[in-house]
Amino acid sequence: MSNNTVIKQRSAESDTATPVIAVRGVTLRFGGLVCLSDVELTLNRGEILAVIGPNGAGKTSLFNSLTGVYVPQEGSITLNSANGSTHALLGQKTHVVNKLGLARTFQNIRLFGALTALENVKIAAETRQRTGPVSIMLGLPNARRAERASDRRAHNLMEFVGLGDKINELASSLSYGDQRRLEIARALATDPQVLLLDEPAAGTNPTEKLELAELIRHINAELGISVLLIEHDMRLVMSVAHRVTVLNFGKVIASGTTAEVQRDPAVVEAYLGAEMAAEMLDAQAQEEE
Ligand SMILES: Nc1ncnc2c1ncn2[C@@H]1O[C@H](COP(=O)(O)OP(=O)(O)OP(=O)(O)O)[C@@H](O)[C@H]1O
Repeated sequence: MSNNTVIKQRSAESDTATPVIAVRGVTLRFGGLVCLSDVELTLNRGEILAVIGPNGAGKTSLFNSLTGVYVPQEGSITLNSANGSTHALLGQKTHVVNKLGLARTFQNIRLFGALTALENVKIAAETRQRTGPVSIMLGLPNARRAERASDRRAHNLMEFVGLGDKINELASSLSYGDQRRLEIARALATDPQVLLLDEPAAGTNPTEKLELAELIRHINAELGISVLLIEHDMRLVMSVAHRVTVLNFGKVIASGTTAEVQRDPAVVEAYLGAEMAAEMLDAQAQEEE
């Protein structure tokens, strides 16, 4: 069976004009601290949207609000599924959000270090099995079929992210860049419509960053998965994002294409500063070469 059969493709369903995630008027407070203030954000189906902003701007809190870790006091978060159904995500439990089609990676890698790379992915793939615990315990044919399907799916995903030769290595023994890829494979194993990547390039070297950019583009183009990307590395943002939303002190201060955002005076003055603006221009110049 080819990778394409096991790793479900959604590219045919991609439609950049349809919101897959709509965040409307979201406000999140911790006591007196307003962490997100009236945030509006739209991720269109088939799109890669980067969320950038300085440290403490609220980027991870936004991801936590999308995935049910935090429950904002105001606003709404809606998932428009590929099958036409609509789901209110705000206040849903994290496993429910995942089942509905959102998967994420974390800023601080969270793998099972004592398990092999393949086992990490298989565990995630098994969350999509419909086989009950009794069938599994009794080793019934449907349980064995499901087990084989998870195994195949995990193998294919390991190949897809470029870790096909590392399936039996302990997750903790992999390089930082490989651990980041493994986290992505694990998220993909839950068959998401939307992938949330929280600083996937953190701690990686320049070669790994280039490979990561390519992987993100493949996930988007080949699997048809919409991607929300938090990233500080402007070169990576410029090379993969279709649009960018900028957060500063919990507020959206700009949204648009990478070219629009880097020209936006609010971004340049209030957030980027001359140094960051130069970095973005430099990244774009390199992209154009
Ligand atoms: N559980 C919490 N309790 C209290 N304050 C919190 C909590 N989570 C986040 N915050 C605060 O919310 C603000 C935004 O934090 P957040 O981690 O979302 O920012 P960020 O943009 O992801 O930053 P970084 O780029 O450094 O990861 C910070 O002031 C942070 O201290």
